[in-house]
This record gives sequence, C-alpha cells and structure tokens, in this order.
Amino acid sequence: MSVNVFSYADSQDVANSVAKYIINVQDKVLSSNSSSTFKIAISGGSLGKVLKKGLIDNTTNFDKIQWEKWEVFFSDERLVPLHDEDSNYGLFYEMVLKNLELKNVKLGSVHTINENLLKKDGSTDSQIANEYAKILPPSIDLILLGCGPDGHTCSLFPNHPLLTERSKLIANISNSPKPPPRRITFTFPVLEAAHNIAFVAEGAGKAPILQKIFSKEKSGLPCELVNQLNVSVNWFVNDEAINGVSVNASKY
Ligand SMILES: O=C1O[C@H](COP(=O)(O)O)[C@@H](O)[C@H](O)[C@H]1O
Repeated sequence: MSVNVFSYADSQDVANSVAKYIINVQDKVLSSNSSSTFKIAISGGSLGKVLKKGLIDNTTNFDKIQWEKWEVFFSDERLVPLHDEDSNYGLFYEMVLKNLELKNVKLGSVHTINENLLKKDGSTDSQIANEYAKILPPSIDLILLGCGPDGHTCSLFPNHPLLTERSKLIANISNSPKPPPRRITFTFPVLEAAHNIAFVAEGAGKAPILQKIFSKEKSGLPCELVNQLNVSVNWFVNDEAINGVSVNASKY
C-alpha cells in the first residue's frame, strides 16, 4: 500500500497537518455505520507535544475532535506507574487529558496498563502484556507512531527478536536499549491489522535514520518494516528531518 511523506519547515505546521489528518480519519470512521467509537493508538516521546500543539492549543482543531467518541490505546508503554515521568500514559495525561479536564471535556475511554499488577522484580510483566492484549479490538482505526534515532518504533527495536513475534499481540520486553528497560509493545500483527498508520518525526537528529529507512537498500529497521505493510502509512515530518532523504515530500 501507499507510503506518503508530508513535510513542513515549521513545527506548528507539522502539528496542524497531523491534527487535520487525525480529524479526517476520525470523521471517516465515525460517519461509517460500522463504528460508534474512534479507536486510536498513541505513542510516547516527542509525539506528546505535537498532539498538544495540534489538538489542544489549536482551538479550531480542538472543536472538531469528537472527544467523547475516542477510544485511546497505547502502542507501547513503559512498565512504570501511570503518573511516572517515563509513562506514555503520563505524557498523554500531561499533554492532552489534563487540558480536557480543565475544559470540562470528557474523553470516551483510555486503555492503560493495569498499574496494580506492576511489581518491582518484573515477575508480572508478561501478565500485564497478556491483559493488555485482551482489551485490543480486532483492528485499530489509526496508530500514531514515533521513529527513534535508531529506527525503533513502538518498543520494537532494531535486530530485536520481537520483530518476528507472530503469536502475541502485545509482548513485554525487559532489555529495552532505551530506558526504562521494562516495557510492553504492540507487535507486528497489531500494526498490520490497523486501518491507518502515521509517523511523526522531527528534527535534524532524525535525518540519518530516515535516510536509511527510505533508502532503496533494505535495512530491516522497524520503521522500514512498517512502511512495507499493506496499510496506508503517512509520515508527517519537518524539512530538517528529511534533509538528504530520497523521498518526494508534499503537503497534506
Ligand atoms: O521510547 C519511545 O520512543 C519512541 C520514539 O520517540 P521520539 O521521542 O524519538 O519520537 C516512541 O514512539 C515510543 O512510544 C517511546 O516509548
């Protein structure tokens, strides 16, 4: 399927076009008779600020979001308490949910890890992953992903055995090369069942890895493997991130 790249000089324009895209997918999903909720998966890292800029600070976009119909999942989660500074839910809370509370707006539902199961020794991590897998729908309408400087996405890292995991929808990892080490993550079966996937990547620091991901030579990097799925994949980047990358970028 198609891989599109949309690039802008300015970060605010990246955030606005990500927001416009989210709203378009949301509207399409909710206007079809088959769905009463919009199922969206969120990542951590730099995506949090982009969502705040595009969906909260931009009040025109804010008003177009049907918040009460959103069902939010996390493409990966760090195995720390939900309000820890490393938690992807915690980041989403700070950037989005807290602002909804201030405006008295209710979000449909947010599917977090079961915090009560967390144990310091990690002995229940696989149980946390299994429980999260049970609440996943057969397919997610839109998965928003980041791209780490090493080409990882979700908590799927380069050359890691989880890249070929087919039997579990959610897997736990205890040796993440990026801290914190204990995490759970979507596996490829969840990504390939999605209706739409979008990456957000910004900054000159991302250019070297994007050059590899979009090179004709296969790298096997996790983000490149996502580009090869039979799913519509859209990249929202700033110009610095695709400096020297062989892609035809356009505007969304
Ligand atoms: O550790 C993580 O990193 C990736 C990429 O983050 P970014 O800050 O480079 O955009 C993120 O997508 C993932 O959810 C997170 O757990």
